[in-house]
Amino acid sequence: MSADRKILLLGKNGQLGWELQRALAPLGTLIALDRHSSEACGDLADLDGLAATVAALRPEAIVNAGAYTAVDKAESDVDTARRINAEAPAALAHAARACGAWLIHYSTDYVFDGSGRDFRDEDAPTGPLNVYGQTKLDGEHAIRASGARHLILRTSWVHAARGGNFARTMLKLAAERERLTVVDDQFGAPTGADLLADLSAHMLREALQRPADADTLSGVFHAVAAGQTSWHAYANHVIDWARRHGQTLAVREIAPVPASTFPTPARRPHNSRLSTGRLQRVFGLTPPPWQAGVDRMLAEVLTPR
Ligand SMILES: NC(=O)C1=CN([C@@H]2O[C@H](COP(=O)(O)OP(=O)(O)OC[C@H]3O[C@@H](n4cnc5c(N)ncnc54)[C@H](OP(=O)(O)O)[C@@H]3O)[C@@H](O)[C@H]2O)C=CC1
Ligand SMILES: Cc1cn([C@H]2C[C@H](O)[C@@H](COP(=O)(O)OP(=O)(O)O[C@H]3O[C@@H](C)C(=O)[C@@H](O)[C@H]3O)O2)c(=O)[nH]c1=O
Ligand SMILES: [Mg+2]
Repeated sequence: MSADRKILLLGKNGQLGWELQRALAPLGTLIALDRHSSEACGDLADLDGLAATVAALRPEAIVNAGAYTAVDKAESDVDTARRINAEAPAALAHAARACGAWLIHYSTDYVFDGSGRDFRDEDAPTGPLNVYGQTKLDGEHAIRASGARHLILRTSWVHAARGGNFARTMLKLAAERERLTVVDDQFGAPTGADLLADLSAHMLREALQRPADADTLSGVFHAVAAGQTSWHAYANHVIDWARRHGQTLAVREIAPVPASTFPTPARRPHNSRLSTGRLQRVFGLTPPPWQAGVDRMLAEVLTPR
């Protein structure tokens, strides 16, 4: 790929942003920003600043890994969540449209209401249960309405060795407490930030190489690891792996509980199963089982160096 092709990455230091710094690097010249960057505005709260950054750089692709991801906090911090998750993507989409750039953006299983037991397709009806999910859905809608070429990857239960996530919370709690309670009636697929970054790079490369097919490639894609689990079974998997690999943990019991007895400010969907058929059909990409990514992440977190 041409080295003078500019790719703008926002949110470079989150779980996903960090992996995208690696995965996007071979596709061109990467300009990676976070909210504190001094070379250009990368603050997602500064909509005019974002527009100015895109207008000055005129990248061929904008990849937005930044988001307001504190699901419970969003319930009482609605304005900030909306600014970062809905208004910033809207501003990026308009700027992308103006310079003909692709916009790569990420969304979530939390745009759905979680009813039923089936794996959902991209065109299944949405119905977010919480502020985070609603603001992420509003971001999707703004991008689609902008007319910009876009790839929106809806993912779920993201983990990485670097960053905050459920698996790392379980490892910490298991070291401190004898008993954990973990919900066993919410189902989904833990998805590695490394996998998501690699899927993104493959998709963007294809999109950049096939400008005539922009309309058929553009759209929403479910991008999650294969298979399914509950948070409770995921916690068991993480703790079993850690024990088998020599960790000494305080935990003796991981009690399964219904979400109704684990009160949180935000409601969460029971069924977060997403079907990746469209990713396979359009881009020929087949995500591996979730366990492979989790085990790799655990090896990175727990293996002494
Ligand atoms: N984490 C998950 O389980 C899931 C995530 N997603 C989506 O995937 C994407 C990546 O998530 P993930 O990497 O896990 O999230 P993280 O929370 O790890 O990273 C989010 C990043 O966004 C940055 N950010 C927040 N506010 C601003 C701002 N005003 N300006 C610039 N940067 C900002 C944060 O920076 P700082 O550290 O400075 O706050 C952080 O680096 C997001 O779109 C998210 O909605 C979808 C499903 C599941
Ligand atoms: C810490 C803890 C959580 N839980 C429950 C709460 C919740 O239902 C579930 C997961 O907790 P978390 O706080 O990791 O959940 P949450 O932050 O809602 O995770 C979500 O983040 C956003 C950004 C997404 O887009 C989603 O895909 C999803 O990954 O586990 C327990 O049952 N026991 C515990 O000890
Ligand atoms: Mg969380």
